[in-house]
Amino acid sequence: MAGDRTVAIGGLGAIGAHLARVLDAGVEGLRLVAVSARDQEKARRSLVGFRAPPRLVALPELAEAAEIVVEAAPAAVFEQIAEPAIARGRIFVPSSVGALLPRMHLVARARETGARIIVPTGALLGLDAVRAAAEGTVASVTIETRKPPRGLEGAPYLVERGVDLGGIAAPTVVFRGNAFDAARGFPANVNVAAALALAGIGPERTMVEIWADPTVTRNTHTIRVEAEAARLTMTIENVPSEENPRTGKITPLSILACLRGLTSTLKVGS
Ligand SMILES: NC(=O)C1=CN([C@@H]2O[C@H](COP(=O)(O)OP(=O)(O)OC[C@H]3O[C@@H](n4cnc5c(N)ncnc54)[C@H](O)[C@@H]3O)[C@@H](O)[C@H]2O)C=CC1
Ligand SMILES: O=C([O-])CC(=O)C(=O)O
Repeated sequence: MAGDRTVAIGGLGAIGAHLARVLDAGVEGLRLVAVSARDQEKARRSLVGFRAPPRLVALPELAEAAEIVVEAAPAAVFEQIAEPAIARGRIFVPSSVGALLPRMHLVARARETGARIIVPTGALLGLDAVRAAAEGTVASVTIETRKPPRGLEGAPYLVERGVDLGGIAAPTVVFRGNAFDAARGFPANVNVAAALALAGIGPERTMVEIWADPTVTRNTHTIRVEAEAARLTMTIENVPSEENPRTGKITPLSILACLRGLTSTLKVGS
């Protein structure tokens, strides 16, 4: 409809394809106009049956096509989506939040261009309470992530150390450190830790523990915050998506909720 805010999505995988389908089915105030994918043939198949098929464009062109640019691609191509979107003053919604941590200059650039960077809660929970707590004094923020070992396979931190998760029979800690190093070592796994760090006390002070845990079937994140105003302990157990076991099914739903919040008259949560 006239007056709708236009949306473009970079990446048509577990997050992007789901989001594209829901937007095409109709979400008040939002209209999907462009998508980008690596495999054009597969993308055309994903778009079969769409009421209003979006244009298939290259990553840097997403920013020309729409007011809201959602990044839902591997961290390796983050800049190709983020930089043009921010340069054009768009609303940029990243999924690969870990890729934002070493690129905080993009926030400074957004200040100059009038762009906004809106980080969705994604596969995590409770960022409203963490943000509220961080308006006061926070002593510590930690996140413990447990995933079935196959969900961690291929992480650069493990590959560099020759760690093979194949034979793991009991829950095993594979990483302890801050959110900055976690995002570098596990770019496809700890976007949640990056979002938590940005909501709270920053990537250097946010502490992360990652477990390869053969006893869990869900990607499980527990955050603990010790603040002057409150103590928070919260756990989310995410059902892995069929397309990509690293990605919880709740992630595209969270991004959709975030997009609705950009246009809705009634908005709940800070
Ligand atoms: N913020 C959060 O809470 C979460 C973030 N993520 C992150 O979101 C991102 C996307 O996740 P998924 O959808 O599960 O990944 P996915 O691997 O299922 O899909 C990524 C898509 O990007 C496309 N792509 C790759 N290179 C491209 C290129 N050069 N041009 C256009 N398209 C390209 C691929 O074809 C694929 O369809 C990942 O970085 C992932 O780590 C995942 C889960 C939770
Ligand atoms: O739990 C999930 O769905 C994904 C995850 O850990 C992340 O990307 O940070």
